[in-house]
Amino acid sequence: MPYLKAVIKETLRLHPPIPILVPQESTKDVQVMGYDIAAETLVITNAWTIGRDPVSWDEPEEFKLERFLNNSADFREHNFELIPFGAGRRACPSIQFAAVVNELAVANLVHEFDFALSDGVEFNASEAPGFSVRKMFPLLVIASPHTC
Ligand code: HEM
Repeated sequence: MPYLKAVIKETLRLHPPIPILVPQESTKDVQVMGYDIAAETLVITNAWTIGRDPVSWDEPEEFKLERFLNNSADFREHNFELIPFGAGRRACPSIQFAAVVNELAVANLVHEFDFALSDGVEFNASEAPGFSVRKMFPLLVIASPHTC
């Protein structure tokens, strides 16, 4: 289970499904991490860039699930470097549910099938731009029933 959770965290770090979070407006003058934000400022948070910030992440462009194996970083706590579900009062109310459903889906798929790339297909994780992320190039894989 720790391995599966780490795979999902690392995937959501590199590929947050909503890369630019829902815009929010500040209700009063505030200071956040030394930045002054005036009342009624439209605040747009780039979760995609935060997830790849070299200040927070070692080798940020690399898929390294090990970074989450001995690390308690969680989507719900104050780990503001990992915010695929947003953070604070307007964060996704479904964090817990979505995380479990993701784990269930991935666990069942890898339990039941072996996956291989189709002949001549190279894995490419590029994303197409948009409000929600989708793959730039479809991933064609051959799924065969897992035998053991
Ligand atoms: C992997 C799956 C999901 C991801 C990555 C995700 C991500 C997000 C993000 C980034 C936001 C905006 C947070 C912000 O701007 O600060 C959001 C809001 C929201 N999400 Fe999700 N979500 C997921 C699944 C779901 C599911 C399954 C539901 C419902 C069953 C759901 C319901 C909502 C609702 C109602 C809001 C609006 C919350 C508000 O404005 O107060 N999400 N989600």
